[in-house]
Amino acid sequence: MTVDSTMESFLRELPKCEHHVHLEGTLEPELLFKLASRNNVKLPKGYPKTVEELSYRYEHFKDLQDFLDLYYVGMSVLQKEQDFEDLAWEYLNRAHSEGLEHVECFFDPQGHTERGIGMDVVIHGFRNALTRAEKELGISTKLIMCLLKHLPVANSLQTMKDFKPYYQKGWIHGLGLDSTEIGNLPEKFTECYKYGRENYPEGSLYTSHAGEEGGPEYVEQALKYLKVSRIDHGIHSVEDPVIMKTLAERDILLTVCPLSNKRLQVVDDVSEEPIRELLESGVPFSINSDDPAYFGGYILDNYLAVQNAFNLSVENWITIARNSVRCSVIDDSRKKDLYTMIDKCFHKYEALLD
Ligand code: HPA
Ligand SMILES: [Zn+2]
Repeated sequence: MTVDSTMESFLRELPKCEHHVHLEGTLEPELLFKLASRNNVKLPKGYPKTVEELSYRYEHFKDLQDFLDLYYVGMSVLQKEQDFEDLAWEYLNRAHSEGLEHVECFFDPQGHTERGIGMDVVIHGFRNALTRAEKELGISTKLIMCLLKHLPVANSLQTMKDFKPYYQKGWIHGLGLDSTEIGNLPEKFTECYKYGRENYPEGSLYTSHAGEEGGPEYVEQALKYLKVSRIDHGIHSVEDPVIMKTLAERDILLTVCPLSNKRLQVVDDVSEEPIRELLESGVPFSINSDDPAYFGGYILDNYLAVQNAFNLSVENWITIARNSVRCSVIDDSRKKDLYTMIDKCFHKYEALLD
């Protein structure tokens, strides 16, 4: 089914909140090779040599690990504050042109500090772009630090301590957990999340990737041990009615990433995403791009892919958009502005899309 032009215009104009985008995952092949040459970074033997070759490789991931292996090499070209700023600014501009009004974006500090890149270089670079986007594009932004599941817990605990000053300055607003899921059950990070709650500012967001490749037990552990108020991906929650009931009762947002799941073969097709189950169960979810440079689509492409697969009604989309606002880490006045923008978009299109 193709999306008709009026619905496409509606979906482009619909104010969007993105809760699941890794800033390092927005590194387009063109910029990657530009930074590799600017910073004189030698990419490993066997790594694709051209934009075309790299793009082709991005279209053929076997699974999450196959992607991650390339993702960590890709971020090695990020060396200077300007590199981190250029990366984030390119994403923010492009997503804003697709209707982004609020973003809570991830970054993987250990992917940089492990390479000897200073914490200030990373944080100042990203912050320069985020504050510029707030001023020039009028969007609201939050920054979420992700711990890497495949590294020793001690490494993550040290990272929590090292980055505490940035939380205290209000420059980082939440804690997440990403990278290799299978074999790294959330319970492993209980102490890290406990440290956050004891040392980070009140109101910090706690989330975790879970239920992407892993089953509902990964979601259950993230809720039980990490006490998260959000789940990243979480699509396998639908296999467990008890978890679904908990998510709905506690209004826990799932940050669903359809094109990511397809590209990483978590699903064979976007039509396998549990969109209807989530709408019917009352579990709030947003639609996100995850690593758009790697997965063939930014936020609007993900909205269109869902529309193409499910032919949702305008009312369905308004529910998704309003849930995305309600579950965002923003103050009530910003939420009110975004609800007003969504209502205006709805009234403009409701008659056209009956
Ligand atoms: N899952 C796990 N780790 C990641 C992802 C993801 O979707 N994106 C970047 N790192
Ligand atoms: Zn992710």
